[in-house]
Amino acid sequence: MSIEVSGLTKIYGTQKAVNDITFTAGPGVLGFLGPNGAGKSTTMKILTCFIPQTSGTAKVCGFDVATQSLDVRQHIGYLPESNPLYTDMYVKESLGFVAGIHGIRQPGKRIAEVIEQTGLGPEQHKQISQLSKGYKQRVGLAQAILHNPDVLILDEPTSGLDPNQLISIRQLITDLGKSKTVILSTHIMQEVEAVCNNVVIINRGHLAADDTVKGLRQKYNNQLLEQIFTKITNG
Ligand SMILES: Nc1ncnc2c1ncn2[C@@H]1O[C@H](COP(=O)(O)OP(=O)(O)OP(=O)(O)O)[C@@H](O)[C@H]1O
Repeated sequence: MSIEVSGLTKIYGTQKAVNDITFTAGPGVLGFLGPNGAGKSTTMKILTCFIPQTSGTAKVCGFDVATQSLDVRQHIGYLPESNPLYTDMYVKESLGFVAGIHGIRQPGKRIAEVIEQTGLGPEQHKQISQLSKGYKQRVGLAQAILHNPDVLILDEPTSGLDPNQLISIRQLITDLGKSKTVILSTHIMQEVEAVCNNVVIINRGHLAADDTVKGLRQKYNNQLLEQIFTKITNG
């Protein structure tokens, strides 16, 4: 399994934001769901070595996030919720900058590939500050996949996109999930139905469900995922 999380716990001050979570993920798209404040971003930040856990373990491609963070970073791509970008850089310049951080050989060739893959072609000569929100998301995604990681962590990558952009970014995520392990945090249940093979639901820091989309629907008499989510997280 590309991701192995066991007994993961994060305490901020007196608050248990993540409470003894255990799950695994392999190639495909895993919907990482939960109400606001459930602990999704915190878990994602631990998986990407941005913050340390309080206890428990998390491994990415067999590497421990606490003790082998350089190896983890080589195997993981992360699009944080806020998609922080250097907006005064030009698209290609920003990708060149990230390629330099990863020490990518022949960066020009790889940058051209990810520009093609993320549909940035028409906007590739613009400054990031001039891009629409959807194209900024594409730049964030392009940066996350530039070093061709096996695992991608995408924290609400489609929030605020128009319906056309939604469809194309979802298609891109689906394509990426064919060869990579993608953890996708989203509040849009239609997106989960459209894109995800498996779902993990976190509620108030606890693991509340870990199943295939199909399995979850079967368990709840084929109700809509939205209704199932409400039941699980209000129960
Ligand atoms: N740096 C921090 N210091 C203190 N508490 C924090 C910190 N970061 C997050 N929290 C708290 O931890 C809990 C989980 O937050 P987290 O951001 O992981 O939730 P989330 O599931 O990603 O929520 P959302 O869907 O709103 O993005 C929240 O109650 C939040 O206020």
